[in-house]
Amino acid sequence: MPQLIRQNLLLPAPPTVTLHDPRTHLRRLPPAYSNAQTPFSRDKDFAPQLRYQLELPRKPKLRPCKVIFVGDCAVGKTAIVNRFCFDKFQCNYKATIGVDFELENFNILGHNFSLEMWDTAGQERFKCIAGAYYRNASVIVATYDMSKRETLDSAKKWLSSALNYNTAQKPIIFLVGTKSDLLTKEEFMRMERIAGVAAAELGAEYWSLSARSGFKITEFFQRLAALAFEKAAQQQLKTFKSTTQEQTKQTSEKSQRFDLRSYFSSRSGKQKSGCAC
Ligand SMILES: Nc1nc2c(ncn2[C@@H]2O[C@H](COP(=O)(O)OP(=O)(O)OP(=O)(O)O)[C@@H](O)[C@H]2O)c(=O)[nH]1
Repeated sequence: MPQLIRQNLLLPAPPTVTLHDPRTHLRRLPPAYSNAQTPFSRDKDFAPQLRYQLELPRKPKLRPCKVIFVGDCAVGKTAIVNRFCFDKFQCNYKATIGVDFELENFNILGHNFSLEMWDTAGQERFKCIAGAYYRNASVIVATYDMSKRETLDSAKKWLSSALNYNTAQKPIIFLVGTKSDLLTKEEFMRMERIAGVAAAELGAEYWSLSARSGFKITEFFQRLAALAFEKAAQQQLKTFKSTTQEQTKQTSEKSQRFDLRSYFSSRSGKQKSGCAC
């Protein structure tokens, strides 16, 4: 009996199983809402070259990516962020004061990547405060309410104002229609057509969502995170490449300088030895 127990103790420990959250663990590039309504990648996956470079030992360390949500008041900006981050939906409207902030961590192709989500207030009186949070945005989500046509025109204005604070780098732009659950099928299709044209003019990728029903919420945030990750990783790898090229250039210059010095010193040595003769 004691031997049996000892034998049992010698059994190897069962393998530990780590459960990944499928919402935030991405191994492939998620598709666009519609291939006809995106200026970004229509591929079914990340570029093979990017995948290969991300496997190399020198891993890029990616900074959190800033995402800003802009649009009229009560269009549903807070609702889409809350649906994704906490899987909750509130029917009663509570206006955002200034700006709200959420951090969501992803793991994409085995790399940790965070989205800083800045949910700005749509009320006019907070516009001056929210503007201060627009700077250095990598992604801008211009939001409109699909049941209120006029909010689409406002979304274009909000986007243009946000872009004025981000002239140095070109952010990834999304045009997002919310509250799709409030429309009939015909209204929904009509609104999508109108908004699709607007998105093409703005250079934005288009999405229709519903925070109430959860329609396309996860797919949208996964696509957003993946495109932001792809852009950030490509930029980092480009910086690596130019740093490596610069280092190689410096090393070869140094070795050239060294060669010249050794050449002259060997010559002067010869001369000296010549004098001695
Ligand atoms: N039916 C429906 N109602 C929604 C949806 N999303 C948001 N709402 C409602 O719309 C109202 C406004 O939503 P918010 O998310 O607070 O709007 P917001 O754009 O953040 O508003 P501000 O903070 O003022 O900028 C709330 O009463 C929500 O319950 C949706 O998908 N469907």
